[in-house]
Amino acid sequence: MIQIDALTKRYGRFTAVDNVTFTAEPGRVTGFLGPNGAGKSTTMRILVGLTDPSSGSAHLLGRHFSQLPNPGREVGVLLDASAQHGGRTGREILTLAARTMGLPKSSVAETLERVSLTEEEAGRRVRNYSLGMRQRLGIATALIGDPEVLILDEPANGLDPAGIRWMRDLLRGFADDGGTVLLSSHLLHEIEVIADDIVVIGNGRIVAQGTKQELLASGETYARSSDPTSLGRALQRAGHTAEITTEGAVRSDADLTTVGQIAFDAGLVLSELRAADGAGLEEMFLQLTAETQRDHLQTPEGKAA
Ligand SMILES: Nc1ncnc2c1ncn2[C@@H]1O[C@H](COP(=O)(O)OP(=O)(O)OP(=O)(O)O)[C@@H](O)[C@H]1O
Repeated sequence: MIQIDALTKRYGRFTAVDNVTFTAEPGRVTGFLGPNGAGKSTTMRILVGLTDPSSGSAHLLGRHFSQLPNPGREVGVLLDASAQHGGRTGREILTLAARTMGLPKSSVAETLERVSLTEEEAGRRVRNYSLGMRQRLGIATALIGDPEVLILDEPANGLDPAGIRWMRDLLRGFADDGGTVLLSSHLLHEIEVIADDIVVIGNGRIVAQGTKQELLASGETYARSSDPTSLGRALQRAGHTAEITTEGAVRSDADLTTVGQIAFDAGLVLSELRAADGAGLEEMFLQLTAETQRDHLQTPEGKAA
């Protein structure tokens, strides 16, 4: 489990991470979303002891990273897949990691297979690897010690669609086995598909967090009735919004119980009553971080929003 509490990092007068608090739970994949420069990497670097915070704390499995007796056996980390030594082969890098952690030699071949790097690829020098191969090797280095926690900064970067699906299945399996996963990404769709919990950060501050379901819920209700006009009027008389959709249903800001009660009181039969679909995580992400976006959002008319 990962606990970040009131974490702040200042560089001179600039605040890169501003009072950030969240947890990543075992058995769940937590997605850390934010535009460039939002503070994701800084938070992750503090978590693994590479950067000191100005204030606040970051704990893994109840301890500071530096207090973990054999960190690689407890926490798998991938911060920068390009940081590996280009002159070494993939197999050499994994062999060194295995030796440092006191793992048997067999763990190298097992992990290579787990990340689908072939024997021939494992024998090539890393400087000749594609970005996707570097990501696989980075994930292999994170996994080799069979840790309980995975911390991955943009792990989908450079992976092709099949690679992204592979990574998604791998992380899902890791969490289903009780592991804790924290991954950052700009790939909103990937986060939407894989994450159970989502933390959205902009300008160093958390702008939204919760379960995927909570964040994707629109807070509105969708109801179908044989007489949508009467239902809409009854809702409006009770002080709620009511919009008749193109398919003849009613969308309202009233909650499910209220819509059901108002329909009942008006003698209207409902054939469908459910939470209305949200606009999707991408829309939410763009809205929440609009102020911090470098590129202003464009309206359909082409004007900056
Ligand atoms: N050593 C440093 N000195 C000064 N400023 C820094 C330093 N490290 C990071 N920053 C600044 O802190 C802010 C947050 O950077 P960070 O790398 O954490 O963002 P990020 O969300 O990971 O972005 P990206 O998605 O682009 O990697 C940026 O404005 C960055 O320029």
